[in-house]
Amino acid sequence: YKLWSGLKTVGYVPGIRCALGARSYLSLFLPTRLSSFFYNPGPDFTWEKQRTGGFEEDVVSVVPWLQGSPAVVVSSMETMQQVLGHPDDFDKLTNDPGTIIFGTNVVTLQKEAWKKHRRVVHPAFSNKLYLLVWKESMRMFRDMVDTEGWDKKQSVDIPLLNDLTSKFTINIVASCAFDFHSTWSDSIASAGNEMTLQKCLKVVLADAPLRLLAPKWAYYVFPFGALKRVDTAFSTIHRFMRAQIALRREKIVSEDVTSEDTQGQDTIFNNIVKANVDGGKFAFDEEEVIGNTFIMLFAGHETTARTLNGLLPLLALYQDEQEKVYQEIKQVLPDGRDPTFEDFESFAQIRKCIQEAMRIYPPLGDLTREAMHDVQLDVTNKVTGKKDHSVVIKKGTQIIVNIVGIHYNPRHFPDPETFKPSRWDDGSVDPDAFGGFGQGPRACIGRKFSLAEATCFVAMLLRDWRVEVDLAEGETPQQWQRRVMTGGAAGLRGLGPISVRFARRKSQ
Ligand code: HEM
Repeated sequence: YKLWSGLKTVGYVPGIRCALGARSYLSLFLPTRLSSFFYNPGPDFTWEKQRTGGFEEDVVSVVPWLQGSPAVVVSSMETMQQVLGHPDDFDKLTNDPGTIIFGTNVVTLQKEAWKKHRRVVHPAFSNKLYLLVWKESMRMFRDMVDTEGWDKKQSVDIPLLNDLTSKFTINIVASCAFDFHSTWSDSIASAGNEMTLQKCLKVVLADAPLRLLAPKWAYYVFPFGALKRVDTAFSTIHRFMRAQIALRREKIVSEDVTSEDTQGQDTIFNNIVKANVDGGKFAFDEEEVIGNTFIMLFAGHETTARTLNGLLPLLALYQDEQEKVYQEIKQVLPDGRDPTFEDFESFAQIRKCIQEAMRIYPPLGDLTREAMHDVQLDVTNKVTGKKDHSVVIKKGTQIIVNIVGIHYNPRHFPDPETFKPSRWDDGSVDPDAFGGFGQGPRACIGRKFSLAEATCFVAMLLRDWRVEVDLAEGETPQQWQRRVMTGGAAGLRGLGPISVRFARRKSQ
């Protein structure tokens, strides 16, 4: 019966019939390839599908017969635009797991509630913030080089790039968005706590499924290590956030927010807490303050870290592209000086490389929506992209916008496996096929924040160092990529683990 009603819900769109739904919580815990009958799409579903040839059509359905919800997966630019461009038809999920994990927040809310949240946080995303992001990225980069003693070395082995990038990006978002300052050696929120903030956020990401499934009492009854770890991570973050919120509230009430607090009155954090202090039409309650603080810390760092985790190995594998970036850096900084925010626009080559890395390894590989009412969805022809026919999707159906599939669709990106930054300005691609930052009214609010941070990081790094990777004996760059860059930039555990080497440039 479940299968039959699921098929009706998705308008009988052909596709995959499986035991568990594409976003079922249970699917996160069980192996994916039990058998074709018990197939479980799992958390890296869109990546796994892409690596085995992709979906047969631009629009397919995934209908479970055992547990989970039926979903429709769309994998073309045209269908992405239909879904992401029309929030009255397709909005965020009614029961979004992101709300359970983080609390009520701007990323997961629907309709008018979302508008209120966006209105509160939006004013902070200004040039003043991006200038600060640039300055802090430089400060943190220099601090990293000093603390790690790189200045005395000719080459530096980075055994786990993933840890380095996430430490960097968490420090930047904490300092620029929240005024939580730290140095490279003195990690935020470590004092008096069992885990650093970086470690807590890593656990939150890796063990999010446990948080979704385990009832609160389970944490007290079962002595499992994983449950204890999740509980410690969440309670440490909550303790940290509550303490910071109380401090900020005091400052706002006593009108003691000065421009010495980096951005002072304009930080994202100040806006969030002020919405609670001020009350009125756009007031935040306590839970909304926590939810937005938590989501901003999270959304503001892991995505940028994953962008760098995709980009640096690609530049190592494509040394000719890395050389082009180096030549641009030399041209913009002829005297070898540090880059400034005024140079940001001049780093066009770096920006193309970032965009191309995000195309190949999108940090969010799929975006989920829900049909708000019975909706007619146009089905495009996989070869021509023209409308073939329409189907009616029932209210409540999940829609998975398959960003990975769109980014590897040869109709949008010829030779999609190849890292080719020049495609972004040679007229060969439609920029609207890029979904790395989402599209439509719910597109990423932190786009320029992350681009400023990643550009500054890459300019500082490649000015002095060349990035390399170790190929196994007889291994081609493509084989290395297939061996190491597994998982999925978007999956729960991200790409890798990745190790790289930084070799000092001769002119230094
Ligand atoms: C390379 C880095 C980043 C990537 C790839 C990225 C990606 C995305 C994507 C794809 C969405 C849309 C989600 C959807 O449509 O369901 C989104 C939304 C969002 N991002 Fe980012 N993001 C990045 C950096 C940041 C940063 C640095 C911040 C904050 C400091 C941020 C905050 C947000 C917020 C608040 C939303 C929700 C916007 C809304 O619904 O109104 N992101 N991001």
